[in-house]
Amino acid sequence: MAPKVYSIDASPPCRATLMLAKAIGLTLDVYNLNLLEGEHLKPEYLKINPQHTVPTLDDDGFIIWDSHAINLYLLEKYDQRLHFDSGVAFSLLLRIAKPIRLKQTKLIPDNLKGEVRDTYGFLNAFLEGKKWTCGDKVTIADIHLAATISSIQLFEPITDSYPNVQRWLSNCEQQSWYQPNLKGLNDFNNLFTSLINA
Ligand SMILES: N[C@@H](CCC(=O)N[C@@H](CS)C(=O)NCC(=O)O)C(=O)O
Repeated sequence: MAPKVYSIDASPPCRATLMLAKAIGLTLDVYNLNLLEGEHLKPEYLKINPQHTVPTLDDDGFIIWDSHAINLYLLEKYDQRLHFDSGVAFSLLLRIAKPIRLKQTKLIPDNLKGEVRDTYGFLNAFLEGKKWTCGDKVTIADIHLAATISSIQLFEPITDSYPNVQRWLSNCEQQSWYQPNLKGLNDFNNLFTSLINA
């Protein structure tokens, strides 16, 4: 569900929030309040924002106002997708690939395969109703995750249980920015296939 923003087009702070959302590719459900008719002073609105200012954001029940606070919140939340690559997906890839590269094992432990499936599950949820991981525009998070996920699938396939991940990866593969991934991914697949089968 898209976060809802109570807004007034003419308001500069509202416009700052609308621009920030656009810049990070986030679709907002914009509800235009009628300031002149005092809609912002009605009890329903005062209940969510006693300060009765716009913009106010309702992100699935989490209420926050002041455009600066909203914009920081949105940035941090959507920045999460990038940290998901560095902190979860790529670190998991390293935990699988490094012992194989160091010839310490040829096996992918079941618990790590399970973690890969969990990672696909999280990504699948992030991608629900969205073309890219942060919304309708590609971001740096998609690029990092494309490099990681295209590689980690060698160790655990992306099954039909993760249709959003399958669709997203095939979308990535059709982008011109994906081209530099191709040769290296092929090298990665050849290297680890030969180490596992040696
Ligand atoms: N610092 C706040 C300022 C918000 C603000 O003052 N918005 C005005 C519209 S530009 C407003 O809501 N006025 C109605 C009121 O305060 O009752 C922010 O950045 O969100």
